Amino acid sequence: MCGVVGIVGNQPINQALYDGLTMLQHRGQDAAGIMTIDGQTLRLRKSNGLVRDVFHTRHMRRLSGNMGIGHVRYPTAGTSSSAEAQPFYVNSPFGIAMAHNGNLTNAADLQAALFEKARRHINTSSDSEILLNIFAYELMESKQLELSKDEIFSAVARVHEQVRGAYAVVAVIIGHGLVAFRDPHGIRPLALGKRETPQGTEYMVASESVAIDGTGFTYERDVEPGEAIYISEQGEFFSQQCSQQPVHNPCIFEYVYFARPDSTIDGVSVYASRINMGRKLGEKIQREYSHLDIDVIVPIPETACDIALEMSRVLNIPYRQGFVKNRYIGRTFIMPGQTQRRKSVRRKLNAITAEFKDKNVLLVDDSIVRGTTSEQIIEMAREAGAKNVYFASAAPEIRYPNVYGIDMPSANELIGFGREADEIGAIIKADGLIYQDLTDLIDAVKGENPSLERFETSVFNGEYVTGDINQDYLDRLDAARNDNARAEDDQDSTNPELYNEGD
Ligand SMILES: O=P(O)(O)OC[C@H]1O[C@H](OP(=O)(O)OP(=O)(O)O)[C@H](O)[C@@H]1O
Ligand SMILES: NC(=O)CC[C@H](N)C(=O)O
Ligand SMILES: [Mg+2]
Repeated sequence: MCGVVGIVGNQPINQALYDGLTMLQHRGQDAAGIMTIDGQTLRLRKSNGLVRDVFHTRHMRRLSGNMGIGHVRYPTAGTSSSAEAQPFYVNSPFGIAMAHNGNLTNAADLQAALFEKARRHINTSSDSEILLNIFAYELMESKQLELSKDEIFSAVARVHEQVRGAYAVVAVIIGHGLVAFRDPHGIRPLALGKRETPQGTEYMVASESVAIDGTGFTYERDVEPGEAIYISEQGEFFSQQCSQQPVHNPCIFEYVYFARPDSTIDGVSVYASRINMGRKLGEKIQREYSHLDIDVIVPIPETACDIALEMSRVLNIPYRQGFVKNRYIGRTFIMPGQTQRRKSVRRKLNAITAEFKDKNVLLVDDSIVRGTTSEQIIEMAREAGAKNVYFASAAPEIRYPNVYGIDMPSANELIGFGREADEIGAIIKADGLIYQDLTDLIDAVKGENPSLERFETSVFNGEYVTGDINQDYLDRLDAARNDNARAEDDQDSTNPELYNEGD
C-alpha cells in the first residue's frame, strides 16, 4: 500500500511534500521519492529507504519549484530495486511524472499493447511505469502544443477503459499542472485539500487526509471513484467524472490495518471504524464465548490498541499494555521478505512479564495474515507466565490473495488458506481463537457512512470486484511473486536508475 501526495502551490512546496510523505510513511517503508517542476525542468530524488533517510538537505535544495508529487513505496509488483521507486518519468508528451498507489491486474496485456501500438519501452517490471506510459500515450492523442482540461479528462477516460485493478494516481505535466485520478471502483483512497494564502489558493492531493491536516492544508473531500482532478500551474481547479460506470468499492483492509486512525477515508473516520470493530468483536465474545475465563485483554501494538480498548469496555475486563513496542522498528507486515518479518516481531515487541504471570490473557490483533506475529506473540505470552492464551482478530479469516495493492500474492503463504479457525488456532498454539464475522466488519465501517454500499473484501471471500480475476491468474501471480520467487528477482534487480540524479 503505497502513499502518494501532490501539491500545486504558489511558493516552494518541497518541504510540504516531504512532511506529507512523513505522515504517510506507514503506507510504505521501502522507498521514497519526490519530483518537482521548476519552470521547464523536472527535479527528482528517489531511493530505497525511509523518507528521513532518502532526503538530505542537498536533495531538498534541488527539489525547487511550486508544484510536485511524492511517493512512499510498499512494492506489490516488480522488485524492491531503487529503479522501481517512484515517481516515474516519461519525456513525451510534454514531460510527465507519476506516482501510483495500487496494483494493476492487466499489466502484462497493457505492456504488450503499448509495444504493439506505440513501440513504447518499459524499462522496469513495475506496473506503475506501465500506467504512466498508458496515460502518456493517451495524452499524445491531442495533437495541439497545449493540452486543454477536456483533453486531459478524455485521456483519463481512455485510461479507465483499458486499465484494470486499483490505482490512485497523482501526476504532473510540464507546462500544464497536476492531474489526480482514482480507479472507477475507488479501491485505494485519495483525498483533496486546500490552503488559502495571500497569493491565492494552494491545492494538495494525498492518499490519506492525515497528510493534508499535518501540512497546514484543510481536508475538503475525497476524490470520487473514476473522477479526475486537474489543477493548472496557475492554480485553476477543474474536476470531472471520467468513468462511464463508477461503482464504489473501497478496500476494507484500509480500515482494518493500513490507514492511520486519524485519517478519514470516504467519509469514514478510521479510528471510529476500529472502535466499532472492537465493539462488534467484544459483543461476539460476550454472545458465544462467555465460558472463557479472561483476566485481562492485551493488544498487539500498534494498530490493534484502539480495537482492544473498546473490547475491554464491552466485556468489562481490564485492558493492559502487556507488550512494549520499540518505536524505531517499522511495521512488520509491510516488510518485503518473510525472514525479515519473522525477525522483526521479537525486535519490535517485548512482553512485560508481570502482566502475564498466572493470568488468562486475551490477545487482540487487527488481523492475522501469515501468522508471523500471532504465533510468536503467543509464545512470548507463555514465556512470560500466562496460564491460558486466547487470541481474537478484528478481521475475519484471510483466505485469498490480494491483487489490488496489498502484498499477499500467494494463498499458500496465508495461514487462513483452506483452514478453519480451530486449525489455525492449533498452528499458532492459541487456547482459543476468535475471528470477527465479515458482516460485522462491514457494518463496523458502513456504520460510519451508510452511503457506502459495497467494499473490496476479496481477501476474506475471494470476490474480486474488477471481475477479471480467475484461478489461472492467481496461480500465475503466486508463481511470480511468492516469497521465494521474489527473493531471486530482487537479487537480479541491478537495473540502473535511469532518471535519478544520483546521491
Ligand atoms: O499475521 P501477520 O502476517 O503477522 O500480519 C498481521 C500483523 O501485521 C500487522 O502489524 P504490523 O507490525 O505490520 O504493524 P502495526 O504496528 O501497525 O500493528 C498487523 O497489525 C498484525 O499485527
Ligand atoms: N502498494 C502499492 O501501491 C504499490 C504500487 C506499485 N504497484 C508498486 O509496486 O510500486
Ligand atoms: Mg500489528
